[in-house]
Amino acid sequence: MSLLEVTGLNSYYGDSHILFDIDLRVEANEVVALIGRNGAGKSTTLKSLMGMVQPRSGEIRLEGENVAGRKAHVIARRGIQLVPEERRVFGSLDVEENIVLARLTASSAWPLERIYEIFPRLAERRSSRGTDLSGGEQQMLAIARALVRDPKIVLLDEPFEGLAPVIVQDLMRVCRRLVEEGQTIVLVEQNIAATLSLADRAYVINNGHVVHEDTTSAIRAQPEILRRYLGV
Ligand SMILES: Nc1ncnc2c1ncn2[C@@H]1O[C@H](COP(=O)(O)OP(=O)(O)OP(=O)(O)O)[C@@H](O)[C@H]1O
Repeated sequence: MSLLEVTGLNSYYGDSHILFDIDLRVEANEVVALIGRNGAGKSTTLKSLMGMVQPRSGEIRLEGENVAGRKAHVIARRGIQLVPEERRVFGSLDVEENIVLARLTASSAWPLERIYEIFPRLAERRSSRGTDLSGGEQQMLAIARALVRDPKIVLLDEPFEGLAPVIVQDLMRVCRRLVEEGQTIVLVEQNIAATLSLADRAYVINNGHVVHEDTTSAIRAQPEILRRYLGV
């Protein structure tokens, strides 16, 4: 049994059919990427897994249990955490308050020290308000808020967007370390080099359909796939 197994997922915004019979699976401790052009449906897939978009049909099995149709907070407590593209942090609260708040309603949680060991920068900034953080620090905090809830799967939506290369390198190191420690990650990221380097497998999504699925090493060896579906 896979950690996450999605079959026949269809999602809509109002009358617009966005995701068409999406099938995908994620094994424990894997990094799985969703790649595709802008508007292909990657974020909608993540939001559907999280219950922030209610799928019209299909199954989302987390450790065998179908969570499709459950509310986002229920799915979060079952062990999926989404770090959305907008990196939501509370600007008026300091770093530590942000993390403690995320931890409050978790069914299982990390000690704060584990977060600070992974993100030493957040330890240094623990008393700074969310609004006073740099973009990179806000992204670290958004990821920290997800991790502190001890998720079985973290969904990262464009985690490197708009960040300086040196910060991207930092965050990639963090992701690698998390995987060494057993974390499972689903990654949506426009930085294709970073994606192929971090992920074990990838699903190519085009116009709401999964059009290709392979290991990232196989995809790297077939540049025509990237040209065809990503224009790179
Ligand atoms: N809240 C919404 N209401 C209506 N349509 C939406 C909404 N959010 C996204 N869409 C549409 O759904 C389709 C898929 O968008 P989605 O954000 O999932 O794509 P994506 O692959 O994540 O691309 P991007 O990198 O641009 O976010 C697009 O056509 C988009 O315009």
